[in-house]
Amino acid sequence: MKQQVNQPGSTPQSLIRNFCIIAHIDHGKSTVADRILQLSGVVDAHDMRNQFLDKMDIERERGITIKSQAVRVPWAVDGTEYTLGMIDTPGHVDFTYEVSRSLAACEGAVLLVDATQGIEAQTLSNLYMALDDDLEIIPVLNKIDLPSAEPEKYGEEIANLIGCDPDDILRVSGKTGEGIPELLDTIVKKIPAPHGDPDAPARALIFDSVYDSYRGIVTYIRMEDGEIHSRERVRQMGLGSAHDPIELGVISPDMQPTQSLGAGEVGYIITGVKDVSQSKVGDTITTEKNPATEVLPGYREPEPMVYAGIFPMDNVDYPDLRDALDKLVLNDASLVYQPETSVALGFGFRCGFLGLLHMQIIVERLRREFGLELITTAPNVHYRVIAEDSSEITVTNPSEYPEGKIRAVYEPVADADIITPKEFVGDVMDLCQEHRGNMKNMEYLSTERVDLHYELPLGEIVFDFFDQLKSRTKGYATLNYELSGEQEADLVKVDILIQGERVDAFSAIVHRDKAYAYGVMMTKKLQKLIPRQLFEIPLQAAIGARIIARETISALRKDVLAKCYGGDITRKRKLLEKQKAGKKKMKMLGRVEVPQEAFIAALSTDDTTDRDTREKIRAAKKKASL
Ligand SMILES: Nc1nc2c(ncn2[C@@H]2O[C@H](COP(=O)(O)OP(=O)(O)OP(=O)(O)O)[C@@H](O)[C@H]2O)c(=O)[nH]1
Repeated sequence: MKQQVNQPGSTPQSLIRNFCIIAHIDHGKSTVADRILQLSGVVDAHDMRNQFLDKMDIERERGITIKSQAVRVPWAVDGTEYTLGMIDTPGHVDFTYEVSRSLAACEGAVLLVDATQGIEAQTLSNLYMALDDDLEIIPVLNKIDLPSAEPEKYGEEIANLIGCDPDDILRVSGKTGEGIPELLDTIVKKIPAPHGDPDAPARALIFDSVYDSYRGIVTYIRMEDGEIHSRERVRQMGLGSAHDPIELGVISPDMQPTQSLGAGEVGYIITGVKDVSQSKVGDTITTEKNPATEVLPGYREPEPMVYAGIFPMDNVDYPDLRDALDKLVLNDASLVYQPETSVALGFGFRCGFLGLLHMQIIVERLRREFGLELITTAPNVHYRVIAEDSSEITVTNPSEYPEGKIRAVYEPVADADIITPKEFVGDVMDLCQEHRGNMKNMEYLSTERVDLHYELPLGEIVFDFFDQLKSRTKGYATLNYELSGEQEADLVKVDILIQGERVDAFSAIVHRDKAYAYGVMMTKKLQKLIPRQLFEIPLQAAIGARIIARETISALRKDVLAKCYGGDITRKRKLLEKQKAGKKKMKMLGRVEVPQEAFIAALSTDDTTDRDTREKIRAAKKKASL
């Protein structure tokens, strides 16, 4: 590993450049970051592995970045060594909040565009976020080694978008390393040095944190003003908590302890504190001895897009689940959660996520990092419901949906940007139409590609819309969306009844047009999933008291209990005990035993469109109209 000349704590701000790499998913951020680490000597060739900064197993397995990673990199220009603070960011729309926090720690952004794909939806959203933060943008075309690369064509697109000269757009290959030294030179030349006051009282922004089971909370900070020394008591200004650091340092590429951190530098602090309520991302750190008076502008709280209940498979794990969420939220400030009780599933949490991928990642992390076995309920968006007496509630859980008459329901709507080759415009419009979309306008990015702006109900976008968009456009279209407001909608709550008993975990709030589909899908799924029992089990879907779908699980054999009619209770019990023996963990819903796996499978979002179900829905729709 290369010895760095500039030492943390004593690097003049004029020699520091903090930047992040932003791009649409898969355009090559992590690969370009790998080459930068290698070329700058931070990682030796034999230690190098792909996606070096993607530290989590889930990131490496899925090939996507979930967490931003900051690393200190030396780079010399004209004989002067500069210190680059590089942050590799995620590309998927669900992790935009992660990107926005990273941007606030930088003065510049490298905007990567895949030279075989051109501008995509998250290229635009990330660019606009960086421009909002007044960052210097360095446009770069990546993957120029590929034979299908069209740097001229896509360079033109980028130039039109950001208003630069096409010749100023750098061309690189993250794979071969071509153009990367020039990119680093440009970063040094174009991105402004940080401009904090090195002599002012210390102020550092917490842009991320993580829980380490041995060392407690690790906080990642970007120093704005002043200096923090190790062994100097620090204070979090927002929370008012004060602690003695046990270690201060920079990451290059691993944690390297240092004596101090100075203005403009990016590093970490470990205080040994294990109480997770003692740290908050977005807060400002100062020193006890010479405290700053004004906090740095933090982050806006993220707004969850989808909600779902998370329950431990075994209710004794509830305290562990709470503990795990408390720790996970340190590393994922966009997760929100509050306790929830379900008749069917027991104690758990209603959690808010930024999208379905985010939800999957959280559940996966809870499983892997905390060894929890979980049941997740079907995700939904939030609704504002006005009852007949004008009282108003925000519903994030179908079980909170008011009974009785409702005056109005409002659903969240989002502004969506869909970028597609022009031959698919018709298909995209059809798809948006089917999802209750409202077209706002359409812009040509070039002669071949179009940016369509739609207003769509959030509940229509967050679930399978993206998959359908991909399949109708042969994978070419890309989507980005953000919450823009709300609209009145014709929504109903569909309940699922098992042997006449409502099972709260299966209730859903859906558009009236889709109520049938949901009812049929759920009863059909449960019919396959719940094992036959000694008696017949009706499975029904209902809106209020009106049954809209029904399936039946026939009795396994003659009802053994029928014989005991009016008879001896101990005999009944014995028969039931016998039936239970050897069975796996079950949940009792009334008299019906439902295996845990049935909940998991019924609530999974994967197979909602299986052909069987669709046919059944079609048939049911023909028979009756809602
Ligand atoms: N041929 C070629 N392939 C590249 C280049 N850069 C990246 N790739 C490939 O493109 C794919 C995506 O690259 P990543 O670096 O993971 O992309 P990313 O932007 O970090 O992805 P997310 O973090 O998930 O948004 C990988 O298969 C890379 O090997 C390049 O310059 N040339």
